[in-house]
Amino acid sequence: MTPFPVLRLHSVGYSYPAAAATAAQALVPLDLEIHPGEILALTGPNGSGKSTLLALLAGLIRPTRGRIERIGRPGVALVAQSTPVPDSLPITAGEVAAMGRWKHAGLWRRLSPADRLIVAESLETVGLAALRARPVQELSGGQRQRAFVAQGLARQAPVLLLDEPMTALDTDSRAAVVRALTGAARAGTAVVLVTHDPADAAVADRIVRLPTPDRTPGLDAAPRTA
Ligand SMILES: Nc1ncnc2c1ncn2[C@@H]1O[C@H](COP(=O)(O)OP(=O)(O)OP(=O)(O)O)[C@@H](O)[C@H]1O
Repeated sequence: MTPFPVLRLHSVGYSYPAAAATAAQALVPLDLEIHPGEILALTGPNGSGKSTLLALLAGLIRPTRGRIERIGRPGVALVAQSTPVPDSLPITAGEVAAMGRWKHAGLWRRLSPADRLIVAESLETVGLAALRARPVQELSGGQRQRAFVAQGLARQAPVLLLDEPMTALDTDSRAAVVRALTGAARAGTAVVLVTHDPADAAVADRIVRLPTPDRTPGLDAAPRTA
């Protein structure tokens, strides 16, 4: 773990607008540093704010309390818990993974040979190379999940966030994803994964457990340091 974090959270808390009237906190203020090359597991009971924290780290929502310091303005890839794909969208596993390179591919999203290689490697890493031409609608839940992990890997972002990436995976698929995450961390990526499974958390270098937020109206908890 390098001494220099890529993300630093200063008393970051969040309340959803819908909960503003009750002052319920989705995420109790948290101090946290996230370092390149580490795998950090976020655990905690249902409703403790794990997905909310990932959304904050991804920049999808802004803290309602505290601030997130983005050292070097790192790119962030988010693999959500379940990514809906409309049945009307005829998209293959390979195309799902290729979306991870769109940012690099210009207006017409034409991938360079180097981008295509990265996509192929990402699919290979999660054990989906043989299914790359299969429509997503024809994939099992676990195969679909791995296609989105491949997309996240293909982004090659300095920060990779994953919401329960191993849930519903069989032993071999889980091992493939663990290898992929370990490899990404070894290459210097800061990997943050949400999990309920102690076995999945055990692959992490560090575990941060979020407590159930105190939902007492008006209560403003003191920051915790993780
Ligand atoms: N869009 C939303 N609007 C209002 N409240 C929300 C919204 N999304 C989540 N919450 C609330 O915020 C709190 C934290 O939710 P979050 O999904 O981050 O928890 P979690 O730890 O990821 O839960 P789980 O383990 O069940 O996936 C919960 O009390 C939830 O009800």
